[in-house]
Amino acid sequence: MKIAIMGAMPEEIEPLIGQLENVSSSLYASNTYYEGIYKGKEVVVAYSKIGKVFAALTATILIEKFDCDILLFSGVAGAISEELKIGDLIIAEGLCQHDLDITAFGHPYGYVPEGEVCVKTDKHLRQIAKTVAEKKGITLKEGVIATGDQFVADPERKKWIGETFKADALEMEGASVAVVCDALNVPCFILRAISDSADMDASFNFDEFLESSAKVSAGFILSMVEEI
Ligand SMILES: CCCCCCN(CO)Cc1c[nH]c2c(N)ncnc12
Repeated sequence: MKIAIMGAMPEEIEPLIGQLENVSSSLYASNTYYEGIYKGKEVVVAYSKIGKVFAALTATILIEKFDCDILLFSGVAGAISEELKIGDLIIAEGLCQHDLDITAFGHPYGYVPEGEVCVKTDKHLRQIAKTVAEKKGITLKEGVIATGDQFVADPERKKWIGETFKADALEMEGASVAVVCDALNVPCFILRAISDSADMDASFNFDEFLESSAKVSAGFILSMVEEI
């Protein structure tokens, strides 16, 4: 069992690297991949860089080149649901691409032929997350995460995404990771800690809370690795 742990930014994987034993790193396709052991389990950790294209590339490499059997994503996100406050955790039941649009042909937002609007994540891994959260007394929200190649800092855009996709949070990589895992038949789990509320204050809150929220997400992911 080889576990891929992926983030989009250095800050999202930095809390993980320090916890690994026997770490070796290799450069491949303009990414650095850290291979190591965590609690006796083989893990490969990498950050993709921001956005759906980089994320799809890194997810593919983690699976096809590093032979990972499951993929866990750890990172931060903007809140859509009023329930989600900064630092709160959300796991994706499903993910959609809010900026994928061929509605000119009568298709729904987020849909292309032979694709699906909402890609599901692995039910068993989500169950493990709930067990871990219960043990640790942590509240975990489960919902739809909307992914797009835009940092959303506008209440109108946030509202439209929330209503159009029934989404609870938004970010820039999750759905593309889920599509890659789905296509390669690898269980996928997407965890995000809230860093902002995708509104007028989003960029300031993101800057202020990226590090602390990334740590919350990374800590939870490591607890999950112990249970897998
Ligand atoms: C230098 C700026 C890097 C932004 C990267 C943000 N990540 C992308 O996955 C998560 C995220 C946190 N808040 C967001 C928001 N309001 N809109 C989009 N994405 C996010």
